[in-house]
Amino acid sequence: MSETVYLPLQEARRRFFDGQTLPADAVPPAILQSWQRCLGLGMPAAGRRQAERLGEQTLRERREYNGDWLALARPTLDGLFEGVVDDGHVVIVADARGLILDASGNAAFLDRAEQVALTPGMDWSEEVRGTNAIGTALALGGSVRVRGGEHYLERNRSLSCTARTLVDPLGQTLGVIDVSGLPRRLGDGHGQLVEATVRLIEQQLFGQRFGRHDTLLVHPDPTQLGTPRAGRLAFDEAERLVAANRQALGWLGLDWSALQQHRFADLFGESLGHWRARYGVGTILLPHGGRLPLSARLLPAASATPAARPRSVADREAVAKAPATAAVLPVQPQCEAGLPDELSTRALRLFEADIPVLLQGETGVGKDRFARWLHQASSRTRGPFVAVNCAAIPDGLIEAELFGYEEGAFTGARRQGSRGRLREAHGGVLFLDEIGDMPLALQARLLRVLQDRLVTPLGGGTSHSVDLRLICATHRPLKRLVEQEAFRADLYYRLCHYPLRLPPLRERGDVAAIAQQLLDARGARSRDISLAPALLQAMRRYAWPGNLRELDNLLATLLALADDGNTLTLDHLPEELREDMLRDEAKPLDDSLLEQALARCGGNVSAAARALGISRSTLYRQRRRAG
Ligand SMILES: Nc1ncnc2c1ncn2[C@@H]1O[C@H](COP(=O)(O)OP(=O)(O)OP(=O)(O)O)[C@@H](O)[C@H]1O
Repeated sequence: MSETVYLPLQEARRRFFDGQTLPADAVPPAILQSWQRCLGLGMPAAGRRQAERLGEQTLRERREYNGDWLALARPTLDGLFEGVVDDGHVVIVADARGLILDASGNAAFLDRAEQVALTPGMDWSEEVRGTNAIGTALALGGSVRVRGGEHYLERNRSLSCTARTLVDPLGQTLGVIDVSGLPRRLGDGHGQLVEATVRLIEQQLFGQRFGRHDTLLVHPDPTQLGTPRAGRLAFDEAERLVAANRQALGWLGLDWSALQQHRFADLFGESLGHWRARYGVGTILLPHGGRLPLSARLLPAASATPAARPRSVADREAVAKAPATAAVLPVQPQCEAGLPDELSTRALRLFEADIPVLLQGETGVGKDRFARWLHQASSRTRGPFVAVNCAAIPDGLIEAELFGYEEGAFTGARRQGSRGRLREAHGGVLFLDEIGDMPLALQARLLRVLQDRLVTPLGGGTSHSVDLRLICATHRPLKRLVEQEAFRADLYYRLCHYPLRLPPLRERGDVAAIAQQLLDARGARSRDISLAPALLQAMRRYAWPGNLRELDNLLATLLALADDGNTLTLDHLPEELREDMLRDEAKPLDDSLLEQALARCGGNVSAAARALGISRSTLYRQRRRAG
């Protein structure tokens, strides 16, 4: 697609300020309309008037006022910073009125930015600075790029900037994210980077504020449903639309006034309960609404809120009867931080189809937590969740623990006998952790239970039928154990329909964002405690052998030792860990890790670099080195 050719800028400016009518395509329409607004305000283009810088105290107050979203956005903004700093650009964050809260980036350009007052504490609203990316993005309520002489004020001609507003799930504009640099250096790629950053932060805000609501994801391309590009629509328990993002509203032809006005059925022709019963978490082509063919998928609420699951018995029965794979299209993994949506979706789908779920992954990746989440997000949430750690119970007792026993079955048995864990899980979920450590003899009994759904207690007596769903977890390579005859092949094939691998932390892309979430969950924000960029950088490169457990424990310790208002740096770490982290920082990344990240991000170098927590130039360098 060829770009529109505009008049040479100086000529267009001259004609505009001479009061001549410009040809329709003289300058981009958004710029021309902004010039007209500024002229309407009586603003002189060559004026020298400088707006006042806010005092430190007031600036601090404005940062505090915006503190919630700033803290959430920080790790993502750090990623943007790394993506542009090498090209000589700065990342600017402004509030909803155009006041610059933060500027970070290339030192040489920061000096130049200082000369034109593109610095914290300065007001860059359109009324004060004329046409500029920050103020004009706010005036338009979207994205804009303003290059060189497109700036209304002559003195800003040395800048080129691209900006996008950041909007919360209720439609309130929170602020603006901007990348600025020298006119000839700023390209389309920078605009795309800003857009991607804003989308990611908006997705995080959505998750933080409406993660406990059922959310419908929509996108014309089903492979994008798990990504920040997806449209999002959240519904409350009365199935009323309570939150959305700009993408979803645009595709459905709605605006922010739709919130609280529409119910799920008004938009999609059937109730959310029916939708859930028919499609579960499958991807379908939307039967209603929108101007484009849209694919949609339900993202169940993140925790056991009533909205997360079928509410009535009828709903639940409908779920049970519904084919598990109604009109299901494949869903691609998402590229950025956290567990891929795909993993949760697959697990839930297997679970609801009564297929045993096998979770594999290194110690501390969160297998236990994931199993509990699965129970809570599923139709079995009202049933019990019974966890048994096969490695923690002595061999001689595990059989009794699982199968129960009749009164007096063995020495030491309780007088009244025991129902056993399998029967306790009736109607709910049995979670067998460390299944790779289950004794061989017991494996045969477990297999029989899975086939016959009958439990016979130790010491004989009546068999009891059980209805349970099974989730197993192990950090051991089960397949290899089968080859070594340490695990029964028949049980392996019964359990291992589709093993789900929870990735180690070092492969999970944005360790910094995960660390921030864990910190927030531990109340760091209310104590004004944050992580310094250098510490985040070191965390991204560290191998985290203990995975989430190691990270979470470290953060808990650091928080316990910190004073309110502290910024945590490498100096706060225990010495040994600090040394390990710094050593890892100097190490080049594994080649296969580079290639995997690039493949996951469709060859997009910037996205892969962000996912790995390194700059683009480092990624290029390491690829060259790898040959
Ligand atoms: N989603 C999460 N949010 C916050 N913390 C988490 C999360 N997942 C794991 N953790 C942290 O990691 C710890 C270990 O998690 P979990 O027990 O689920 O891991 P695991 O893979 O089952 O480990 P193991 O194989 O050693 O049993 C948790 O106690 C918690 O501190």
